[in-house]
Order: sequence, then structure tokens, then C-alpha cells
Amino acid sequence: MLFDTVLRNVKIVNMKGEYNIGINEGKISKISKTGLNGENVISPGEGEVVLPGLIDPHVHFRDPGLTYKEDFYTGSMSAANGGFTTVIDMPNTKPITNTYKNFHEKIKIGEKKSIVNFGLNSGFNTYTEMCNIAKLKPASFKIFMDLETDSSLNEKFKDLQRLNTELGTSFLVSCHCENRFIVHENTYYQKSKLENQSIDYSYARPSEAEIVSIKQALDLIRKYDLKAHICHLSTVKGLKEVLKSPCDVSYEFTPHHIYLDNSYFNSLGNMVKTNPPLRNVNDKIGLKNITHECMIGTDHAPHTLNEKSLGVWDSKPGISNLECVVPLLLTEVNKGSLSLGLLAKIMSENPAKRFHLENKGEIREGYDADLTIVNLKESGVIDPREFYSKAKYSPFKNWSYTGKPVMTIVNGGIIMEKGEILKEDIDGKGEKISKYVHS
Ligand SMILES: NC(=O)N[C@@H](CC(=O)O)C(=O)O
Ligand SMILES: [Zn+2]
Ligand SMILES: [Zn+2]
Repeated sequence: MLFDTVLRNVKIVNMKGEYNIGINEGKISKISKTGLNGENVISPGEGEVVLPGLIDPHVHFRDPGLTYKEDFYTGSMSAANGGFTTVIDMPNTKPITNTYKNFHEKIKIGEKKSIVNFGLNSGFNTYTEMCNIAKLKPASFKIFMDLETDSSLNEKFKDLQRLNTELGTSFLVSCHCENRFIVHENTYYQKSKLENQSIDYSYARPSEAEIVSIKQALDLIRKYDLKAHICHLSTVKGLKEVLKSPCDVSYEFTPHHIYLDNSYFNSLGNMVKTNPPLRNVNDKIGLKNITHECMIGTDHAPHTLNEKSLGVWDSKPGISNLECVVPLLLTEVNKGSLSLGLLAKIMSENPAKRFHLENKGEIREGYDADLTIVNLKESGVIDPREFYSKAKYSPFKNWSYTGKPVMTIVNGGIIMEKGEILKEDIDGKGEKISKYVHS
């Protein structure tokens, strides 16, 4: 049999020895020890290992309405260059992605411009509007708890329970956990100081705001029998609340909350301003908290350099990490502080399962041919000038790494090879390679 594409004599994560992977019609159709023939043959080099296509459940591509910061084309190229085959985009665009019309519009934007598979989170809205959006299969309904009062929170969680009951669905609520009241109180106090340092931003939105908000979210999902995903979990105490909860709750860590603490404000200023803020070194989560249950969500949140330089309170919060996180974590694999198998679990299998991305997250016959090939031996330093993202800056600039993504394959099509992006996201039959993915 002649396959469309064959990966010849490759190492596959979690599997001993070398294998041949036969790809047909965008699917993994054969994994065999014996040789396979294909129209295209890919023979990975020394030190290269095949991972299931990496999935980022938390990106902001700013499309539509804020495309001067990033758009689906530059954001998805950034994802492809970072080794990601699927991303899930957030609804805080302009207009907000919380009506049937805007949601449908964004699917069309992604289908036109994205070179990786994409899912979409919806914002909350009226009950009727959310029922309409449910037909378009959002990955989850996203709530920014720092924008809600206790009563509006209760109403929204209640609406989602009603929707799941009436439609027979089980949509997740993805939560940005910062308590609005605690943030307002502490921001007011910090702003009242004679002068402000960048680090004051981390005291304006203290760890306590996240911990209280996580407890609120856990109480509400218990009350309304919902499932939750906690975005950018940044504190050990918040993690403890999640781990002891009997509810169905998942969580993600960002690279900046793993690697950086609020002392970085002193050297990098508002470049590291983000919500939730970098934490005091004693409060923060870190590499030691990465277990088989978590996920990595980059919270890729681009702003222009100008918007990042408007002072402590007016600078825009957000850090872009799609092209940094894999080299950083592969470096941990080389140091022995993270296994490659665990990296594949938290960056592919777990997000695929949690957001019901069928046939993704594992290298298995019949699954989609979404594959990330990494070179464990290639080293270098992070250079934001090479980013495909419009946000060509990073707190990880000049960080050295050992290990990087060298090929990204989406539905059997090579979309990135050695840092070069395939210009046309079209397969041999003229079909778009990447797709809108939904549960
Ligand atoms: N994380 C941030 O600081 N900013 C995000 C919004 C968010 O994720 O809260 C953004 O969209 O810029
Ligand atoms: Zn957020
Ligand atoms: Zn975000």
C-alpha cells in the first residue's frame, strides 16, 4: 500500500524502538515496525522524537477587532512555529464572541486565516443567545470573574446549568479566577501610594483574590453541578483548593507563572504585567506542581510594545508565549526534571480529553495526523525577533534552551519545518489543512 506520507524509522514518545507511521487522508492509518511506502517520506534526524500534536487551550488571537495586536494568521503561525497543532481561542475580541452571529463570524475568520486547528470559547450572554451559540459547539463558556459581582456570577453559573440540562450538553465553564472586590480594594490602596513601582501591580491583584475566586468558582460548580477549567492557576494555595475539591475541575499553568515571580517586575517592568500577576516567590506555583493531572495553557496575550509601556496602571496586561513554552519545557526534559511522556500528557492528551477534541491527543491508528516533532538536542537562546507573532517581545528573551520543535504536522500536512512556515495551508487536493475543531 502507498500512503500519502510516511514518517520513517522514527522514535515515538512513550514507545520503545523505532517505528514507521503511515498517514492517509489526514489520519494516522498505520504504526508499524516494518517499513512502509509513501508518496512523501519524512525521515527525522538525530535526537528527534514524535509527540502527539500539542494543544494550547488558552490563546488570544485578537481577531476580529484587535488585529493590530495579533490576528488568526500571525497567531496561528506563532502556534505552528511553537509546535502546536491546535489552539483554543478566547472570546475577549471586539466585538466580544458572545453572540451566535459573532461566534459564527469568528469560525469563518479562523477557517480562512488559521494554519492550525482551532477551537473557540464563547463568552456569557443572555440565556437565549447562549443556547444559539451552543449549536456551534464552543469548547467552553469563558467567564472573567474579575468583571463579575457575586450575584452576576451566580446568575451566569445558573444559566449554564439550565442550558446543559435543557440541551443535554455538558459545557465546561472556563474561569479567570480573580475576585473583583479584592482586586478593586487593593488596586485602590496601591494607587493611593505617593509613587508606584511596577511590582505594585502584583499587590493590587493579590494571591488572595485568586484563592477567594477559586473557592467561589468551586462552590458555584458544586451548587449548579457544572464542570470547570481554571485558567492560568498561579498560586499554590489556589491549587490546593482545586485538588481537594470533589468537583470535576481541571486547571492549567502558564509558562510565566511557572518560571517567573514578581521580582521580575523590577528588571522587566510592565513587560511582565499580566492578569493574574506574577506572584511572590512563596505563593507561586512552579515546576514541582506539574503532575499528570494538569495542562499547560500559554495565555498567549499579545499587545503592542506601546501598549506595554504606558506605566503601571495603564499598560495592557498580557504576555505572549506560544513560541517560548516548548523550548523551555524540553530543557526541563533534558535536565531530567520533566519526562517527555509527561510533557506529551499535559500539552496534548489532557487538553484533548478535557475539551473533547476527538481523535486528538495521542499517536494512535485512526487518530488525526496531528504530530509535533521535537529535536531534543538542538540548543539556542530565545530570540523574539524570530517570532511569527506580532508581539516580538518576551520576558524569556535570551533564555537558553536545549530542545525545540522542528516540525509541526496538522491533519497530515507539514505546516512548519525547521522554523519555516508552509506558506499555503492547502493540501494536495486543494483542501484547507487546518480545521475548526469542536466537541
Ligand atoms: N492575561 C492577561 O493579562 N490578559 C488577557 C486576558 C486574560 O486572560 O485575563 C488578554 O486578553 O490580554
Ligand atoms: Zn485570564
Ligand atoms: Zn487569557
